[in-house]
Amino acid sequence: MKEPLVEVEKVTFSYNGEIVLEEVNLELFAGDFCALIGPNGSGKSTLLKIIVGLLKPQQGRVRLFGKEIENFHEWWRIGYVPQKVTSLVDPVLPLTVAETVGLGLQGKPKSHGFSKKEVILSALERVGLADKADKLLRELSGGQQQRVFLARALVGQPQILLLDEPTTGVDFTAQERFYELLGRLNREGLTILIVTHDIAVVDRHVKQVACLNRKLVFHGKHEDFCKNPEVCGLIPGPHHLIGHLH
Ligand SMILES: Nc1ncnc2c1ncn2[C@@H]1O[C@H](COP(=O)(O)OP(=O)(O)OP(=O)(O)O)[C@@H](O)[C@H]1O
Repeated sequence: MKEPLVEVEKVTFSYNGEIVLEEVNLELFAGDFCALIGPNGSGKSTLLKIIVGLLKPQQGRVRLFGKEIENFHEWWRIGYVPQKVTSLVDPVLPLTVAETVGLGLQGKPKSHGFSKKEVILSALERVGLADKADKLLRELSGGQQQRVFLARALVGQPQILLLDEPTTGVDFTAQERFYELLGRLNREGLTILIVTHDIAVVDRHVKQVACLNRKLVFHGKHEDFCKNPEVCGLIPGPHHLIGHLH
């Protein structure tokens, strides 16, 4: 039987005694492209932070690549783009695009036969920004900065990519381009879990939907999510208007 790459089992998490995740189970398998959706404050970012080990649940367990998270050390196998990452772009700090991407190599064993510069350029090529390597990060547009942070998450050549609302604040064309890029990466074999509110965009790009509302209320194909008025009603959006295009 296929083993999940990510296994969240009965995870319960609270901030200062207030429960935000309750007995959440979620499995991600190789090749999945799953949107994690849910109302504001339903625990989506918290769940991602638990999966990448930034927060520890009070109850339940997380397994990554078959290992208990406490014994998992190969963090380069998981790329993570946190929420509002572009707002961290320092308007003064003269960090170049290549230097920003290079930060994603920390803790990764050296790639045999390739210099650090080649590895960075290759990640920038994947996101279509190789020509911007020497530019200052702060000089790029919001959409381009998003792609730089995607390159930073990809530079360690992860097998899983976790993204937390990566297209917030960028225009529709840049969003579409970003999702098309994610679709291509997924077809190339990357497993993706993305937190998003862009339901219309989700319709066209992802393979599965997981819906959180403190508990995991749905996990399956998007078309089945739309057939379930109770959970579908949690998410404002044009589900009923847009057909599933896969
Ligand atoms: N560091 C924190 N300390 C205390 N409470 C927090 C903290 N971070 C988040 N919360 C609370 O936990 C709940 C879940 O937050 P979380 O950010 O995981 O939700 P979300 O589904 O990602 O929300 P959104 O869609 O608005 O980004 C919210 O009620 C939030 O206010």
